[in-house]
Amino acid sequence: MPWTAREQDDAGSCAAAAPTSVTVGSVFKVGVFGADGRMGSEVVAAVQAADDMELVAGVDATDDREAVRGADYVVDFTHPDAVMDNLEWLIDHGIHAVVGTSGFDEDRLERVRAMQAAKPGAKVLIAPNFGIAAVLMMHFAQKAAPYFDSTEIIELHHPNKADAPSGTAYRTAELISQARHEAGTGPMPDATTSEIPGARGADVDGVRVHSLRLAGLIAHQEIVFGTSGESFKIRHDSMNRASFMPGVLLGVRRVADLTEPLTLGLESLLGLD
Ligand SMILES: NC(=O)C1=CN([C@@H]2O[C@H](COP(=O)(O)OP(=O)(O)OC[C@H]3O[C@@H](n4cnc5c(N)ncnc54)[C@H](OP(=O)(O)O)[C@@H]3O)[C@@H](O)[C@H]2O)C=CC1
Ligand SMILES: O=C(O)C1=N[C@H](C(=O)O)C[C@H](O)C1
Repeated sequence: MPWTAREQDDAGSCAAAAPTSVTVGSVFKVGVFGADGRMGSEVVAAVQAADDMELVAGVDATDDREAVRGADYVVDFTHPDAVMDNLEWLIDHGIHAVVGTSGFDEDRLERVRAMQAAKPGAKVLIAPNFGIAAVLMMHFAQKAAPYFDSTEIIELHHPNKADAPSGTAYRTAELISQARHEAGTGPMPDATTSEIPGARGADVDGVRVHSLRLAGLIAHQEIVFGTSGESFKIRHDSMNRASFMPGVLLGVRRVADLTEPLTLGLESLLGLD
């Protein structure tokens, strides 16, 4: 069932969603796609708890998207198979989108840019990871990459995750590959000539990514760098899904003012690029 502002009022338990300390004009009117999911339900709670935000509606797979029509912003945590259609609808309706759903490669990003060119107005922020420490992990990995002969990524997630490798690992690999390319670093040494398929992980832009799915985990990633006589590891752990919420709310607050129609990652919002 979709959550609506009216239902919150009726329930009488979500006073934070109807802020009294700010003028109506400065309230961020937010909708949530994937509202019944693990992330979406956290976003619903975070929006309701934010003094400067009002939850217009939460929409899940079987609900009508029209419920978010009154929103200026929609946060999408759905499924890689659903998110492109959701984005098309949001862009068409001039609603800014803050997207956490994974599955974005260059082809998809190009399609989003094309949608925005055809119907300018709505800004789109797609962040492979809204954890502030996770963004720092990716940033530091990019900085370290040119100094090492070898870099591999191990991502570890809960077993209910639909996609592999994770969006974070995919983006980290892209950033590492880009940094190595810009620095003129050669290919990574690897003498493997005999292999059971998958044993060396997935090749993402020349970076090997190994995906573990383990009960009890949330979201974790380790980047292992190696060079002669030294190795270096960067590790990030998300202990709960609330950890993503400061980044999501930052995205909502800033997306409309972003310079480009489409922004990938939280880096520019954190002054990291
Ligand atoms: N960027 C980041 O920081 C993070 C990104 N993620 C990503 O977010 C996505 C969601 O993860 P998670 O919350 O764990 O997944 P869940 O499966 O728990 O939640 C997804 C929800 O979206 C619903 N849904 C599916 N299609 C639609 C649609 N068209 N419209 C509205 N709702 C829909 C699903 O319904 P149903 O189950 O009925 O299909 C489900 O309730 C994944 O891609 C994940 O990788 C996750 C954590 C952090
Ligand atoms: O599905 C998840 O849980 C997560 N998905 C994102 C990803 O694919 O990178 C972000 C985080 O790793 C949690």
